[in-house]
Amino acid sequence: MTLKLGVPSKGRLMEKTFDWFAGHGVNIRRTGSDREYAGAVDGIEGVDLVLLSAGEIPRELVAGRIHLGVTGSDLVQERIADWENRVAALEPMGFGEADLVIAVPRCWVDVDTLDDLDAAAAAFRAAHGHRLRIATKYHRLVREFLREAGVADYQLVDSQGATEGTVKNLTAEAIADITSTGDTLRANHLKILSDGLIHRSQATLFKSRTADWDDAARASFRALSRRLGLDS
Ligand SMILES: Nc1ncnc2c1ncn2[C@@H]1O[C@H](COP(=O)(O)OP(=O)(O)OP(=O)(O)O)[C@@H](O)[C@H]1O
Ligand SMILES: O=P(O)(O)OC[C@H]1O[C@H](OP(=O)(O)OP(=O)(O)O)[C@H](O)[C@@H]1O
Repeated sequence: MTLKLGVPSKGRLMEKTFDWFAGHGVNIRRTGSDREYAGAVDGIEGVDLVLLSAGEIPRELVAGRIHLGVTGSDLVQERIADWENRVAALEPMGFGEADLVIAVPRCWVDVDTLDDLDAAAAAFRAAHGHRLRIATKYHRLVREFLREAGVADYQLVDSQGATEGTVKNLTAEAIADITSTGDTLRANHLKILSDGLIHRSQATLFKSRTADWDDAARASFRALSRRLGLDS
């Protein structure tokens, strides 16, 4: 079967993904009109380009519908349970960098660390009768991180966007979200806990461990790896 390479077809990671492949000697390109989700890989036999949203690439890797895929490491680790057994991170690509962090209101002068958050959470529950709420779309990563840190007295509330606004809107007391420049956190009067870095993300080339790797797919993968310099 052909080797299927999934790349972001829109959003933050798309252009830099195309540039990264070009910079590594592999020309991938969209075919058809701007609106058509079709693409090609020049010069390597048996490789199909699959254009997808970055958020869907983890699922497609696990389902085995693509052999290789480019997406943020945060999205893979959040969306795939036991991700290391289902995909392999082949190459960090040096763009799409963002930190997943826990942040609290700047005016919480006594809360700078996870231990402080733990104490504040217990006090919050005693005072309000419900658990301190942390808004996020990264449920798996936040739960694992807080469990390892020994913070238990909280609840997650789902926020699929504008997460930093939830504190002002009184739907959460703290947040866990991606930050790159820090502007959105600052504008919303939030500060990152000093030990509140959950994951340092960047665009990464992943390989599916669950796809059907027949001889043809393997041969195309070897050719692509050589061109990309992944063997060295
Ligand atoms: N400032 C930022 N804010 C959010 N994500 C960022 C930022 N900088 C880099 N990223 C990364 O970009 C990736 C998400 O890209 P993007 O928002 O284009 O994809 P998506 O979630 O599939 O969105 P859509 O469904 O709208 O295409 C994530 O891996 C994320 O870590
Ligand atoms: O540190 P900064 O450079 O300010 O970037 C961080 C912001 O960018 C992202 O939001 P996005 O633009 O994807 O919108 P969203 O709120 O809909 O997720 C992210 O969720 C933060 O809100």
